Amino acid sequence: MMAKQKKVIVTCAVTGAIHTPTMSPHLPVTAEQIREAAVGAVQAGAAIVHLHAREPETGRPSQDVELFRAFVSDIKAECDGVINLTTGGSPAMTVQERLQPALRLAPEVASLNMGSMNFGLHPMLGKYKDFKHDWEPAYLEATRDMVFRNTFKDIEYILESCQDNGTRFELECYDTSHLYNLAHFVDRGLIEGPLFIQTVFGILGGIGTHPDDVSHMRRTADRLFGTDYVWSVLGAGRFQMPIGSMAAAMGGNVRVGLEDSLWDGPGTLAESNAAQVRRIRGILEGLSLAIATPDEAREMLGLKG
Ligand SMILES: C[C@H](N)CC(=O)CC(=O)O
Ligand SMILES: [Zn+2]
Repeated sequence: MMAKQKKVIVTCAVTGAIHTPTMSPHLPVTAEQIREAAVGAVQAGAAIVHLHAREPETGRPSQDVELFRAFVSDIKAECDGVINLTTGGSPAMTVQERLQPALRLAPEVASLNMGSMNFGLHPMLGKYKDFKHDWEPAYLEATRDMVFRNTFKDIEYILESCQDNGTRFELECYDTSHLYNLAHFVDRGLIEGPLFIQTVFGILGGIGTHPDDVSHMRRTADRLFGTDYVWSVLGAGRFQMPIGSMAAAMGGNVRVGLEDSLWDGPGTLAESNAAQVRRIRGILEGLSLAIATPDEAREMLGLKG
């Protein structure tokens, strides 16, 4: 009798720091828009919401703690979704800057990027013209010659800074080397299981989006961490749903949201984050998979609640 597959944790990353306002009128920018997007995603079936903040006037990514505070408490008041705050911010920020929201607001979950890498957003420049804000093309172009810095010292700094908060991490691995970096920190006892490993596919500078890439990351994680990890995937852009579907069929969990893709089907801008949650939920239920509630996700990930 085939073992009953565990419920699937759906994470929704509602705004991020990759896309810019000109790219979609549906990209949440203000605290009110981010609150509404997060609550809507949880109501649609997401167990975890991954949150970045933006300057309300310009939409520029920001790690200002007060901008995060403006929506975190409202989201908590309106739904029981697990709050996951970014420590990645944007590649243009310092690690000290990036750490502040997680350090000061002590969320249940925070992202942790497991290695330094090129993080190419500049190819998107060619797809858009007439940007609303001057900072947008400059921001994208700057990534042509930028390293998304996550040195061993940076990762230790984030881990040690947050250890008294009881915050657990969404471990962002953009390539197999990041899985080995993670194993290094596990071996040193700086990160304990169950590990929530978010394997990232399709960011220029990281691993690709071919099914072999997905299997390779999964096989490598199985070899390094055995069963002591909860596997999740995110696919960038048009690969969001194909990568999510593939991984779900392999027993994985999934991340969607406008941080990772602006689309709801080829050439159709997603009108909301909830629309992407509904789409992946349809696929999962089509595979006879049940989705986890926020509390079930807390149980599976050993969160402080
Ligand atoms: C590819 C995603 N931007 C991964 C991410 O969400 C990183 C973070 O916020 O720390
Ligand atoms: Zn993020």
